[in-house]
Amino acid sequence: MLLDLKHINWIREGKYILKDISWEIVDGEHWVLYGLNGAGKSTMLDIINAYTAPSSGEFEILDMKQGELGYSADGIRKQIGYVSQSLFKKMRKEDNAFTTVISGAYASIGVYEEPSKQIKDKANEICEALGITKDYINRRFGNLSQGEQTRVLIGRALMSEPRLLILDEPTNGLDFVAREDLLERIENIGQDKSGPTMIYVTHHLEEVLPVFKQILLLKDGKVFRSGNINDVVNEKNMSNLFNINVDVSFKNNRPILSKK
Ligand SMILES: Nc1ncnc2c1ncn2[C@@H]1O[C@H](COP(=O)(O)OP(=O)(O)OP(=O)(O)O)[C@@H](O)[C@H]1O
Repeated sequence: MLLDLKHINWIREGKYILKDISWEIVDGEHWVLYGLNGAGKSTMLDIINAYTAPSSGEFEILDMKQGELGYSADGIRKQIGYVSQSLFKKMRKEDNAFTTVISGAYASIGVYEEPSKQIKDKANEICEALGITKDYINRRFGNLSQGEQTRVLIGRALMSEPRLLILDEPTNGLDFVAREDLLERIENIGQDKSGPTMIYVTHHLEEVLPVFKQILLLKDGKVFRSGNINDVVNEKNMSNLFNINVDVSFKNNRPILSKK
């Protein structure tokens, strides 16, 4: 089991931000985490990344259980590749794309020693797989387009060979072509049996690729539905989630939603 949350609550200012969350993820099972603004997705990710502890409930991740011997927030984070909007701001703008990818091997911002040939080879391989081309591999991170920066950050996350890769709205700000290209790369990561398990957070269900077979719908801090996408993403569930009537169809194995 990669993740096992049992009856998690997270309470702030006397209010349940997350309530009675149970979620099991096994290795190799890629999940989408979906919910409206304020549903509690970021809070869930903060718990999964061990940035905050649940107020109550059982939290087990990557073979570590909170409250038991061997539990280490650092140890958890070392095994998670987390690509989020806040990461963009943390990067050194003057480092080039390749150096930024390499920094993932050291879990640092910036690179402070000469990387080994092995690390460089691995970075080259990852850059190639993600389409980080020669055109911009030596360009400053700060001068890259948003799509290029996103690839670089995913590459950086993959350098540490994480067991879990969390992609939090990675297509933010991308045009259609850049988005589709990135989605294809993400699909390839998911199809690699030796690659990480992924959690994909999005506001746009049409981005959900076939490699993501499972979805957890959050509503007002609670699990509204979870399970196989084909069972969960239907008109009844989605209309109830949004409190408005929506049509749901699947095209090229991707869900399409429209208001009725
Ligand atoms: N430390 C805190 N104290 C009080 N309330 C909080 C705290 N952190 C988050 N919240 C509230 O919890 C709710 C869930 O927030 P969260 O950021 O997890 O939602 P989200 O699903 O990620 O939303 P979005 O899609 O807009 O990013 C919001 O109403 C937010 O204001």
